[in-house]
Amino acid sequence: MTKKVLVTEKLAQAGLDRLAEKGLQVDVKLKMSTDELIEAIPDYDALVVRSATHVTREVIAAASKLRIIARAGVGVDNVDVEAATEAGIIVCNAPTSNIVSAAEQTMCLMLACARNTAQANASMHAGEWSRGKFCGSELYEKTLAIFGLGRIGGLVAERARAFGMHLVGYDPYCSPERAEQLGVALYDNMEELLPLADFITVHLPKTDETIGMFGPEQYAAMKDGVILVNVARGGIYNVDSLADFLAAGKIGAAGIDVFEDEPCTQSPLHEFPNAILTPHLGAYTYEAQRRAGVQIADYIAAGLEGSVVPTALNMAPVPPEVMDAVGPYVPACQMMGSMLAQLGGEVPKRLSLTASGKAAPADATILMAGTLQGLLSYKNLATVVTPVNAEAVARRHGIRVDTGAHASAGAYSSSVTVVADGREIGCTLSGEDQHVRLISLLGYKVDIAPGPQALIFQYEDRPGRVGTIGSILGDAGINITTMQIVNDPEAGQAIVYMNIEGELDDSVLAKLRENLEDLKNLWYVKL
Ligand SMILES: NC(=O)C1=CN([C@@H]2O[C@H](COP(=O)(O)OP(=O)(O)OC[C@H]3O[C@@H](n4cnc5c(N)ncnc54)[C@H](O)[C@@H]3O)[C@@H](O)[C@H]2O)C=CC1
Ligand SMILES: O=C(O)C(=O)COP(=O)(O)O
Repeated sequence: MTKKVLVTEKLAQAGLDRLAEKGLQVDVKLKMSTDELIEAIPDYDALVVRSATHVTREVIAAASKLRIIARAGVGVDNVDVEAATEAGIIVCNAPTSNIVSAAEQTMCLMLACARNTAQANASMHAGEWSRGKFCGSELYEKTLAIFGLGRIGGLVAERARAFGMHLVGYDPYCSPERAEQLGVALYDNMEELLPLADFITVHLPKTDETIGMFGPEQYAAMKDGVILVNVARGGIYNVDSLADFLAAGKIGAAGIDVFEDEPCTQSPLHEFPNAILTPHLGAYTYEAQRRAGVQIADYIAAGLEGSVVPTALNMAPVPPEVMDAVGPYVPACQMMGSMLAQLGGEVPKRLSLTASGKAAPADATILMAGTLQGLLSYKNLATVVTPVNAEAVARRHGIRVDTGAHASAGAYSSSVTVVADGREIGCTLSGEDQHVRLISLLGYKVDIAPGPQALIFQYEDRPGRVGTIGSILGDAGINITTMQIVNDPEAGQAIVYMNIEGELDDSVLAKLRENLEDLKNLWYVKL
């Protein structure tokens, strides 16, 4: 069935085209309220947002089909990533799509603040020719403090260096090597660098730590006439006290692109001509919009195919070559999970998975997720298990999971074995079409392609038993399509795996149980 993508904010046409090229149905519904989104979301497999859509826990709870939330940009503070992870939904972004634009907007605001560009423009439009009151200052040889030396902070550093600025920075997670490479003198303590800076710019994510990071105490510690810029997130500067410090002249000017509540048409800053305000334009360039749109379209298609999403924020990255080796095993693991659920009865306390041969270097989380999906969905316990929430789902159901790897798969090029509370199933993939073959079952070596219905017998090995089974099934109109008998002479036991066709009811199973002496187990498995 065609997968459906909901786009709730303006996305570049190139991105919409790419989604359509991928065979996805795209619905663009702008300016939805949260209630409208909650109502619409159950229909969709993927959701594309920017900064204005609040993807709350309630939205995620209603998103029964959703597999991926793609943020066409950088910041994901408007998405409840924790709730998405619990629900097994991938959250990804386009982390490099708009960083040059954001860095350029930062330079633009720094320059506009330093040279009174916006005020001079307003004065010209008012019919004036006034020069004296707009005398500005240069960036050259001034000190710029950069808070957050990640992607955008780094690009701002490069650009500011070209203007001949001295750079100081604060970012506890930035290595001294990176700071040195950027030409930034790194400080451990933000209080120390506040009095040094003529310009301050923040390139921080919105977190509990960064919101309100700058308030009256920090403003008071700054140089007189300092220029502040924020192209990161509203709230990092406390705006009420920023207005007070602007009014007092302590802060010379502020260039602000982002606001705590957006859209923002009123704020304490609006009355100050030296507060240069832009409506969240950091990423708003044709180039950045195009990149963000096209990148997330590719990630969505990959996520919906169960392939690698390189920028997924809530799952470990899987290199494409690893995905090639393990991807085809995912349905096989789902099948083994379902079979284990049918062989076992209770939800297992322990589930171990071993990937061998070519499948060994893989991140087995994908395979474990497939196994859990098969196991739990057979028991109607969870319908969505993905690498994103596999661990959490296992924990919730009291299943201890572990994964291992063997360099060699013996006679096969690769194999995967799963053991649930001591019951074991192994499979390999064979031929060009990568068909699943069972290669071990409950400790017996087998070699059979599992069909949609099977009977599995475990009994004391004795002549004549297959004849009994054959005649009971024949009388009931059940056709045996393939069969394999494997015995264990030492234990005197045998296992019989038969793929069957036809409707098997309980009376036939009862008859088989009655007529087969020393029957240890009989399972009717549907895959
Ligand atoms: N105005 C706009 O249109 C745009 C705004 N943004 C915002 O810019 C932010 C930064 O983007 P990137 O540089 O790409 O992110 P990034 O993740 O590459 O860099 C963030 C840096 O902040 C540092 N950091 C985190 N917490 C910190 C703390 N408490 N104190 C000091 N440093 C801390 C990290 O170590 C990291 O180096 C985004 O989170 C987003 O909110 C991004 C793009 C466009
Ligand atoms: O990418 C980001 O973090 C931004 O802030 C850009 O936001 P936008 O996509 O323009 O709503």
